[in-house]
Amino acid sequence: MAINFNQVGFTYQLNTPFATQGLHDVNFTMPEGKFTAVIGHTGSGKSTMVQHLDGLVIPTAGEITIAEQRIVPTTKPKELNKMRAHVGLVFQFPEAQLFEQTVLKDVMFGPKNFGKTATEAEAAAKRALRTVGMAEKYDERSPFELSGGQMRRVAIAGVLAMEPDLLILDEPTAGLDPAGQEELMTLFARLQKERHLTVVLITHQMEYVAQYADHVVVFEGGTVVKEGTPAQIFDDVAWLQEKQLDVPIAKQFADKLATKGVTLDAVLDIDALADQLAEQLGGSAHVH
Ligand SMILES: Nc1ncnc2c1ncn2[C@@H]1O[C@H](COP(=O)(O)OP(=O)(O)OP(=O)(O)O)[C@@H](O)[C@H]1O
Repeated sequence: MAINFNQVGFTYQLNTPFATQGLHDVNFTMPEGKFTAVIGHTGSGKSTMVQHLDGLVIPTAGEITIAEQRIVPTTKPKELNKMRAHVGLVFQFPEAQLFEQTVLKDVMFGPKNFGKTATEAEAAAKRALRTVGMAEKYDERSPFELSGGQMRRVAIAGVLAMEPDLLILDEPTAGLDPAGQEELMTLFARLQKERHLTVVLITHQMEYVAQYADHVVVFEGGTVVKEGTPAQIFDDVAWLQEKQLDVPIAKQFADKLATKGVTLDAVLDIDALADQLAEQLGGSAHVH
């Protein structure tokens, strides 16, 4: 599902004395079947933007296109039901929304709610639980007896069980240890490739952006200040410093290799890097 924002604005509590601008003049395109990272400081508008992708909020200005659906300020929330069936939204700390008595029941809730029979919902839930690495022995356990990382996986399975085409992840690794973070990111990257999902990841971790994203959108002050490939975003260190954004290790590594003619694009793409190094070294380098 490709996503396009055209001059989108959103004001909280519009037409009240408490009106606050969340977004203004937002323009970007997120390509279909790719991994897009959304970055920017706290309060820059990332979460407000993401809530538009699931129709949780409707823009107060401009126009959004998600797949075939056009969303404008006059669009009614119920007109978005068809689109919502294709969108999976993983909020920050999604485990806070677990509520059923068993893991399996919790993951079945979404598909049942969207009209699947109990048998279909159970099959979808089991598939999703195995995808996130939760073994069958957990199916009948209470979600509240699991570790934090396992609860997070169950909550993510609940979203995957709806078989979305668009998966939106709002800081999905927050609060997990480094190994748990890496496992989840590897899972999302695998899902995106195997199922050609359109993935939108909000993160503060530039290493993940450098490693996994195909496309990057940078927010500041409620609008988009830059978009492009990770190489385009990370190549301009002076700009990153001016915006107080971290410079990923891959960029620092690339700068060291630049004297050898290796580009940042290649460092961000390990196969291309192997090819370039092989060329530099006369065909003798191999990366396994
Ligand atoms: N419910 C709300 N009511 C009024 N204003 C809000 C509300 N939610 C967010 N805002 C305002 O909208 C702007 C954008 O906030 P948003 O939460 O989208 O930023 P963010 O980039 O997601 O931040 P973070 O990284 O902290 O999650 C901020 O000025 C914020 O204060």
